[in-house]
Amino acid sequence: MTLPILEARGLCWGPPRKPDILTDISFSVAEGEVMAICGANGAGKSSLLRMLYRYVAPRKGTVSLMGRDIWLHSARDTARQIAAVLQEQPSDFALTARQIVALGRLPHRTGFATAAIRDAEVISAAITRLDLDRFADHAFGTLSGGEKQRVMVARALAQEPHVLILDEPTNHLDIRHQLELLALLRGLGLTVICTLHDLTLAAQYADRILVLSQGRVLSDGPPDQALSEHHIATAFNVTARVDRSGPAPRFSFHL
Ligand SMILES: Nc1ncnc2c1ncn2[C@@H]1O[C@H](COP(=O)(O)OP(=O)(O)OP(=O)(O)O)[C@@H](O)[C@H]1O
Repeated sequence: MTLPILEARGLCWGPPRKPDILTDISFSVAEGEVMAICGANGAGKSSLLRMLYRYVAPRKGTVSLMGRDIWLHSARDTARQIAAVLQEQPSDFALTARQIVALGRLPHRTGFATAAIRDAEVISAAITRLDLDRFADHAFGTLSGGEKQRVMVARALAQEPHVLILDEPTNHLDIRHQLELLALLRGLGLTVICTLHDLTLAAQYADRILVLSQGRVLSDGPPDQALSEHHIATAFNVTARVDRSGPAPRFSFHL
């Protein structure tokens, strides 16, 4: 059996001196799998991601990257394997979009001139892939919310990770850019873990969905199983109807 690329086992976490917010979270993600994490506001999605990209250590349990506890990897080694696109964006507004994307190369810096040439190629390719060529030399602070979001995804791609973790990547994006971004993420061949509020997009683009409810795993599986009417009702405290007669499921919700 192939080793999962990322594995969470028995994760618990809470803020200092406070009870656990996340309890006994376990799952494993296979190479190339696209996993969406869904759940109500405050369910613990961003807190879980912070443990997966080694920003916060779990109170209990482990996150393993290719079979090895992530805290036994250095921060730099982890950054060569895992890139994160967060909801918070950099405040260094004077940097250009290209300079922000170039920050993705930092974990790979060696100081050799040949590496500098390759770095420039990787940076340009990431900028083009996110359709940012015309903004590349604009100051980051002057870009729209959606353009900034695409710059942050380009920076993550420039990091050339095996695992890409994104917190609400479709925030700020118009419908076309939402679809383009999710199609791009699917087409990368990387392992992708992202939080998504839009259940239709999650069902359409993820191989697998993990639904969190009050800090616990409520369901984990292919979209039609994980996003059953019953699970949606429990996770979001709404009545849900799922019409699966078309090519993609259609959700309707009522209070
Ligand atoms: N450092 C912290 N100190 C205190 N409470 C925290 C801290 N971090 C998270 N929380 C609380 O933990 C809960 C889960 O937060 P988290 O941001 O992980 O939820 P989420 O599912 O990502 O929510 P949303 O959909 O609103 O982004 C929230 O009630 C939040 O207020």
